Amino acid sequence: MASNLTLEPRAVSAPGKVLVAGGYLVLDRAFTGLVFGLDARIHVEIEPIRTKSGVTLSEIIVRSPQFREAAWEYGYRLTEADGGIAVTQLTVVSRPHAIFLLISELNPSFLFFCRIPLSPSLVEFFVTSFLDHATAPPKSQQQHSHDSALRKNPFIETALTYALTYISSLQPQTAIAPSSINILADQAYYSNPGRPPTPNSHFLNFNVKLSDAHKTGLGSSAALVTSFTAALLSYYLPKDLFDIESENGLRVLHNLSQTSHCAAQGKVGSGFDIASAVYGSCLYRRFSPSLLSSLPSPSKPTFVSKLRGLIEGDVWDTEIAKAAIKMPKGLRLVMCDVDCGSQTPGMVKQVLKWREENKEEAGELWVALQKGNEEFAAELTRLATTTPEKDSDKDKYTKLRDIISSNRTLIRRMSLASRVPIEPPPQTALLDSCSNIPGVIGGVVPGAGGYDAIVLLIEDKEEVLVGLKKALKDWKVDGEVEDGVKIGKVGILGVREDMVGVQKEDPGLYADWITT
Ligand SMILES: Nc1ncnc2c1ncn2[C@@H]1O[C@H](COP(=O)(O)OP(=O)(O)O)[C@@H](O)[C@H]1O
Ligand SMILES: C[C@@](O)(CCOP(=O)(O)OP(=O)(O)O)CC(=O)O
Repeated sequence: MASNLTLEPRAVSAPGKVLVAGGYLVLDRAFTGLVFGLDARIHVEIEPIRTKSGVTLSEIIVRSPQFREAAWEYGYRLTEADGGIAVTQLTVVSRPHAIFLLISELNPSFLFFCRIPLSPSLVEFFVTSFLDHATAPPKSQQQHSHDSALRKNPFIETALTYALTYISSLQPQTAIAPSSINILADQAYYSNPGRPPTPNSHFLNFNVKLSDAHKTGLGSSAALVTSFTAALLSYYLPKDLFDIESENGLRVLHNLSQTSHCAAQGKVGSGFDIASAVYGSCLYRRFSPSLLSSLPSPSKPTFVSKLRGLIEGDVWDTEIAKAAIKMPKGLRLVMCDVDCGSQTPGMVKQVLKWREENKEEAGELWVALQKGNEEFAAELTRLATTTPEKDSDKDKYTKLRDIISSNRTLIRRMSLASRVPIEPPPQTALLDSCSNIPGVIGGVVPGAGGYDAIVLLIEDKEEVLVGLKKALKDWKVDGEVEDGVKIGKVGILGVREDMVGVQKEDPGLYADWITT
């Protein structure tokens, strides 16, 4: 079998997201969501594996060097019956364990030799116990699940399985060479304080485990799955089979990333986050969830042909309108992170249940909100594409303010009727107060809403940002208790909208972070 020995390092980045309009509605194909990509990106660099000994296994090593203990090693092999590439996590601790696990995966009789009866759960149990024993913390700290014992990263493992399967289906005669992958995320994805390892480093060392990182909700897993998948495809495939700068390349990347992201999440969301990671800011209509229902699991017979058909065929019915969304010159988005004591789980489930049980009321509300969201997108586009009348003393943003305000009224109706804190009273107070600051056009609770974030549309002027920071500095730090949730500090994230989706990067950018 040939091997692709002359592989060159590659790097790709993809943006985070904010769903400014269409939360809940976008779950239904009859409606759309207005999503802005952000200038906070997740970068993935891939290169041939560097070994001291020159001996390489069929191994892919993934590292997230900004975090502690964030390295995952995977073995891979071709399965039978059109099942694609199976990926197995090899190690969390050290090479002897990796080799143990690799041998047991490739040759199960090794475990028999160890006099352990073979069943998948026993193999799993044995490996977990083995690793637990080797890394055992004091008994008092042992409350981790199986996942944390193996330190699994389902998004990486799943994206790797789907991408390698797709790659090997395009190049069945070429063995997949081992590689080393590094992930680097922009600061705004996490609110943990970080330090640059060198004065000029763009990325920060957060010095915590990934599981202890405080996410700011910008869609890290979608940006990661997209840039990770794109990096693998660009690295292993020649340009005539995958070109990230072509329309078809983006379509394949979008469909593959949506599929593996849904599999890793274990649910089918609307996928607006993957769409914006690939295409950047857009008006998004989701794919039919039924598309994914006939896909077998990885390694199962016909997985490869069904995956290829799904990714490349014309069944995928997502609609992405990039031209329908623009940010007028002179305006920008600001994201605020709200520190809060708790989050209400199951908001989506509860809203959809209410919609199902109250078809008439919900139907009217959904239609009204869709209309409001379309007006919002149209007004942004109008402002972005028409020259304002000269000497007009009329506030050119009056219409935008009114649209945002009436859309918020509808969101509050949804919130009250479904009894889900989409725009709960503390967020109403915060949004109202911010909207009165000079230069602030208005704001909403992004995505599913809740207590933890707001997004504001403001005039892109330094003095507006200064006024906003001043007002937020003392925002009810002592908090108001609502539904058992205590609102704490409100911080401004260092991000703004960006129209650009996934893009190639220079692999040399990450030299400081790459270890052998
Ligand atoms: N920098 C990173 N390196 C490796 N994995 C990451 C990184 N950032 C996020 N992830 C993966 O994404 C998961 C977070 O995804 P999720 O809970 O869906 O949050 P989000 O809303 O940010 O997408 C993490 O548990 C981890 O598996
Ligand atoms: C309710 C939704 O329509 C929007 C949720 O948007 P968020 O931005 O709140 O999502 P997370 O990144 O998963 O926290 C669900 C969906 O579209 O999948």
